[in-house]
Amino acid sequence: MSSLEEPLGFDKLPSMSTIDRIQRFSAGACRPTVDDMGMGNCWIEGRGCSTSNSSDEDYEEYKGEAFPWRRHVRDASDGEAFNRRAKSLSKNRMKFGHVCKSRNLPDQHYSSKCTERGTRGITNKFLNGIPKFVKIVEVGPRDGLQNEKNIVPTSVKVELIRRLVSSGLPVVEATSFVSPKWVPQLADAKDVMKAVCDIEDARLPVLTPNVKGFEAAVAAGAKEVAIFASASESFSKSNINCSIEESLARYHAVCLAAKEHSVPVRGYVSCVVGCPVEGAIPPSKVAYVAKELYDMGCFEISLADTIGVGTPGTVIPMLEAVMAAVPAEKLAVHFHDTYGQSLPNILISLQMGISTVDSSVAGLGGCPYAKGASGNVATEDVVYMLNGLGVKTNVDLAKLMLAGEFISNHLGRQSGSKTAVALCRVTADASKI
Ligand SMILES: CC(C)(COP(=O)([O-])OP(=O)([O-])OC[C@H]1O[C@@H](n2cnc3c(N)ncnc32)[C@H](O)[C@@H]1OP(=O)([O-])[O-])[C@@H](O)C(=O)NCCC(=O)NCCSC(=O)C[C@@](C)(O)CC(=O)[O-]
Repeated sequence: MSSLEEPLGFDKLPSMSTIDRIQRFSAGACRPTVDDMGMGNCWIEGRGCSTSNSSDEDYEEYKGEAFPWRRHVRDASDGEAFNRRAKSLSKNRMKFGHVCKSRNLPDQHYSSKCTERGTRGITNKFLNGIPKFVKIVEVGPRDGLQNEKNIVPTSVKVELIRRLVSSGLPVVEATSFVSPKWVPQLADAKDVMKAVCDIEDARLPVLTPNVKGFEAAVAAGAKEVAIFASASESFSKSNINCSIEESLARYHAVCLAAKEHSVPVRGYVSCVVGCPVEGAIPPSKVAYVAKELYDMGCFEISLADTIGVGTPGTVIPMLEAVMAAVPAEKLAVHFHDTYGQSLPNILISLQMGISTVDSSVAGLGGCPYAKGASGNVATEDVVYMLNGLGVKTNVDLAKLMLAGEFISNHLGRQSGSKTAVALCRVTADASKI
């Protein structure tokens, strides 16, 4: 293990003075006022919002301490059969108490207690702000598959979407209407959309980088779209071939077209904690882009840690800054699990009042334009944690796991979900008894 790969030890945890500086970069000090929003570059650069005279220096120092990864990164069906299997999976696991008897109720055996008295009563102090219901936005068919080298047949994508919807997921991002030269895996967006647009039990948004993509999506039957900006100039350039400001102008046009068609638009901000090229991204910049997307009409803004470098230590100041500009109920979080930090980051986000979480079945994912980014947090792992917290999601974990198994089998690899792997092992052991 090189020194760059070593985890942060206690001695390397941010010192009090660093934490103090983090706070200066967080909403507490950087809280934008309505006036700030009109300050253009001043707001982008975070100037004028620090109480310190040397905020830029402080930020440089903070980056060095809190983002040790920076240099490293730089270097570097059948429906019936499906239901039958889901039932037997649930039944088998219930013997061992792993999967909830009814939806959302994990076993008492493994102490992932979720009763009102168990979790909300006894540990109320810690779980106070956690929402009772979390909306999970499944991004597997889009974010999960877009990076796959071998082209996944359209029929497999369609079957995956159907299975995910039947597990109870309320939103399943289906595909992207982007340039097929840029993302060949999703060149069949039109065919996928045509095959799933009859689905009524879930919303099926698609990514659209410009008006051309928006028009193609609507023509194929899409009823909801998502636009995707970045808080990092470099990532914006490599991902959509334009600057942040140019992308915002494009997205403005998409939002106008969407308004005319009464199509809801979701917004993404990528690189909310770090960028593979630029390193640490200032929370104020993330807040600026999020606010722009919100102001142009996005009903929800998803904050994406594209390369998965965030920890609660960096996610908290970022969320504080964004929440000072956009209401928490309009925000979602989208974590990639490169450093295994997704679940703590999600937990802290819930504690801060966010109730929409993006995730990807079987932990599929990675962005073709973000070197080193690994898969999204696995939906199964998120559901398992939320079940344990007594937070409702309406997702049937057994059915979800079968959807994960279906796509993992197709891709010829083990699921990236720890929950799926663990529960499958227990089921296999159970069947031997
Ligand atoms: C934005 C562009 C199109 C600019 O690409 P460009 O090359 O600058 O665009 P252009 O306008 O010069 O067009 C070039 C060609 O693309 C065509 N074109 C133009 N637009 C479209 C369209 N919508 N659909 C289909 N084709 C399109 C256009 O017609 C032309 O075709 P040609 O004349 O060469 O045959 C390109 O850069 C692109 O498609 N980028 C998308 C890349 C992508 O999908 N990346 C992954 C997204 S994941 C992400 O952003 C992060 C997220 C959301 O998951 C959250 C996170 O984790 O961070």
